Amino acid sequence: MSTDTHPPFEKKPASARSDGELIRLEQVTKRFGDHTVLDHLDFSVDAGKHVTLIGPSGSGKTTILRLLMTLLKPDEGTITVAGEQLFPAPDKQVREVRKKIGMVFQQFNLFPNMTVLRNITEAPVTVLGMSKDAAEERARELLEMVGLTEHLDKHPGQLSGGQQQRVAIARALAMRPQVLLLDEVTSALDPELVAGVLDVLRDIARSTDITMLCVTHEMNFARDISDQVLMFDSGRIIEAGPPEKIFSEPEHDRTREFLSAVL
Ligand SMILES: Nc1ncnc2c1ncn2[C@@H]1O[C@H](COP(=O)(O)OP(=O)(O)OP(=O)(O)O)[C@@H](O)[C@H]1O
Repeated sequence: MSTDTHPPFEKKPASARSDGELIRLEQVTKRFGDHTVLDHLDFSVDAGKHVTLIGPSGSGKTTILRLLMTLLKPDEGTITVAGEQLFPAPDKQVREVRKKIGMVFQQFNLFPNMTVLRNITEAPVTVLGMSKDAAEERARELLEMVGLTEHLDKHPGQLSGGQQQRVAIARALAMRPQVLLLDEVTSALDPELVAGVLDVLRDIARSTDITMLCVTHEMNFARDISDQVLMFDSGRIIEAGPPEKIFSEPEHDRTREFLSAVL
């Protein structure tokens, strides 16, 4: 699972990982009917940083990832990625900005009729116009990174859930996104398969310069990879800080209650 032999990303020393703001949400509000799920939310993420969203079920964490993925539109506010507006913006601009963002979902959503290799090469070839050879070379590097080189000719149904999720991670990275969104990526896995997926993500967090925005209930993982933890409650960030602060000395009663229930 090491990236030492064929690094698919340019590695940077940790001290050089941040070079300015990559994501900005300003006054973002999202409603479903008369339920306000996000309420005039502001936050930003610097390039190369790993930010984890924690908080009770229904507090709006997944909605933020879905807004960034353009699967949903805000009712109010602006979203900017790498200096370009994602919302509001003309469709052509949305398509371009959207290419900077990759997402891994709770359900792996692989194409069942395609091999593992083709699952990873399909979008780079059809969306980015990459040559088949270049896409396959990169897919092989990524499969090595996620520890699945020997499975490239299999179909998803022949793999365990953990292996399928590692293919989904490789597939997201194949598009060379600047931002990787991770939405409870181990929640659908059998407990014995969780560690393998989290190890791959720890490796990616440690060895690449990709920006990560992560919704997880795995608090040890959050503690390990995060530069910053955002605690959500009812569509607002009620507390934010480095993991050692949030997990060891939370200031807010709701954060303390939440952590005592999940830790
Ligand atoms: N498409 C939708 N239509 C209506 N309500 C929705 C929709 N998507 C989300 N919601 C509601 O929005 C609220 C926030 O959902 P969201 O999935 O963002 O929460 P979450 O913090 O990620 O929770 P969890 O940890 O359970 O995934 C919930 O009350 C949810 O029921």
